[in-house]
Amino acid sequence: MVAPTGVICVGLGPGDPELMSVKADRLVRQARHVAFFRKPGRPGKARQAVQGLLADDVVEYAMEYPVTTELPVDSEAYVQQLSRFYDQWCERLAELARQTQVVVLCEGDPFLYGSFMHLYTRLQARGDVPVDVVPGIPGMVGCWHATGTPITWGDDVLSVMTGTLSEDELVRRMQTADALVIMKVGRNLPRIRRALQRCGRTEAAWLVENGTTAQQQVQRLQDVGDAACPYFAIVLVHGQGRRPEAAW
Ligand SMILES: C[C@@]1(CC(=O)O)C2=NC(=C\c3[nH]c(c(CCC(=O)O)c3CC(=O)O)Cc3[nH]c(c(CC(=O)O)c3CCC(=O)O)/C=C3\N/C(=C\2)[C@@H](CCC(=O)O)[C@]3(C)CC(=O)O)/[C@H]1CCC(=O)O
Ligand SMILES: C[S@@+](CC[C@H](N)C(=O)[O-])C[C@H]1O[C@@H](n2cnc3c(N)ncnc32)[C@H](O)[C@@H]1O
Repeated sequence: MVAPTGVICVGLGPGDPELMSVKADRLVRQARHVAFFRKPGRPGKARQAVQGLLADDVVEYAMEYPVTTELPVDSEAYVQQLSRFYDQWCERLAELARQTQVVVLCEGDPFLYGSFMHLYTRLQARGDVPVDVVPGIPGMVGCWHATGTPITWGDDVLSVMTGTLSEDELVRRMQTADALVIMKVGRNLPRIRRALQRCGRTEAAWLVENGTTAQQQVQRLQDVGDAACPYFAIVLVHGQGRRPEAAW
């Protein structure tokens, strides 16, 4: 049998290794070369999720972000550094993937705010290496299960937004939805809280940090201060929509 070549990005789910698909589990265990994103000095969430599953002789490629919160995302320096970073890793993975299969690890689902999307579009544009993606359970799904409460009922509209939006934009989006998922929390928590307050939804909000992992924290937002909230956190408001209840 000819050994596979190309780049395959594997969605790992929200963090608990048991929430990985059978396909993801197989690909991770069989991998000879794995690449994953991380912030310098941190282990990387995707890498942590596969601890104990990788072969002893696997070759690892840590793709370390040149910047995360150090520069504004709309600055020229940020855009230049990030696009160079993606270009370089695309080149490196493509070179490797001509001879062997490279498994890229991705937390959650790769197509939901996943870094791999930036490599995917570049690899597709090159067209010289096969590129494939395996879906994963998104982090938000793990987080709403961590609260033990259904997220949508009946006609509820669920809106997914990011805490990087301005306060006014958050308010505008929150006002038109029943159930809310707010991703990319971290240092944006005070702004998210102000927006929820303006919509009268603070009492119903939950904060889930590191959902489904050993570090999971599930708290009502009103019981939490603004200090030191991790980036891997989600604010949730559950829908309260239509459901058949006996009227008598
Ligand atoms: C700049 C900023 C803006 C924004 O989020 O929009 C942003 N990341 C921020 C913070 C941050 N990022 C990370 C940490 C440390 C986490 C930790 O270690 O605890 C922290 C927090 C910190 O540094 O404190 C690491 C990280 N980030 C991504 C992954 C991989 C992945 O998840 O796939 C991992 C590795 C995770 C792991 O596995 O370990 C992915 C993405 N991060 C992006 C942008 C996009 C790519 C860049 C681009 O193309 O612009 C993309 C693809 C999301 C997208 O494009 O939607 C934002 C500032 C928010 C703010 O303003 O507060
Ligand atoms: C760059 S996005 C990646 C999303 C990922 N691809 C997914 O499908 O969930 C990072 C954001 O996902 C959210 N997130 C992902 N997994 C999480 C988890 N297990 N617990 C809490 N938040 C999570 C956080 O809001 C974090 O800021």
